[in-house]
Amino acid sequence: MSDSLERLYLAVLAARDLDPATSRTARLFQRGPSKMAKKLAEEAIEVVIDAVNGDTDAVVRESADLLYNLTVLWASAGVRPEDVWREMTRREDMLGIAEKLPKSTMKLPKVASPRVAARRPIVALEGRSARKRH
Ligand SMILES: N=c1c2ncn([C@@H]3O[C@H](COP(=O)(O)OP(=O)(O)OP(=O)(O)O)[C@@H](O)[C@H]3O)c2ncn1[C@@H]1O[C@H](COP(=O)(O)O)[C@@H](O)[C@H]1O
Repeated sequence: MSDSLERLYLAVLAARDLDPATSRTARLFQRGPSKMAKKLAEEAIEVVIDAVNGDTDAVVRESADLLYNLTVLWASAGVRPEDVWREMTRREDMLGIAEKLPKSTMKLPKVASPRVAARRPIVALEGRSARKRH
């Protein structure tokens, strides 16, 4: 999936300077971050509504629109896909792929040392938000 998003991101960058009359992306850049943010929020709501209605096909379609509008906003904000992948990897290394474990008073594991070959053990979800805030 990250390959698709990276290809889309490059296509969005390439379309930024096209004619807004024929390119939606160029038009979004012309109208600026607030319009991009509005479109992204609209798409997120459309995904939510379709999911609540159980319309799986619509969720797929609207998710593609959501990801498109997200990459446009990334480009406008100077965020690259690899910046996001790096943050996701940092969290995975630190927190592991958390599962909903029974509430426990387990001690929070120390913050991960730099990326290691073995992934960190699964940790309690309730500890994740505390650690993310630090
Ligand atoms: N991946 C997309 C892509 N996904 C969704 N969309 C557009 O985003 C819209 C999102 O749905 P909406 O219902 O919000 O749009 P709408 O119903 O037309 O309503 P408005 O947004 O006009 O108000 C879709 O109608 C598509 O036109 C996209 N437009 C462009 N791309 C890609 O972006 C690149 C640049 O394309 P251009 O913008 O056409 O130059 C190309 O690689 C394209 O494939």
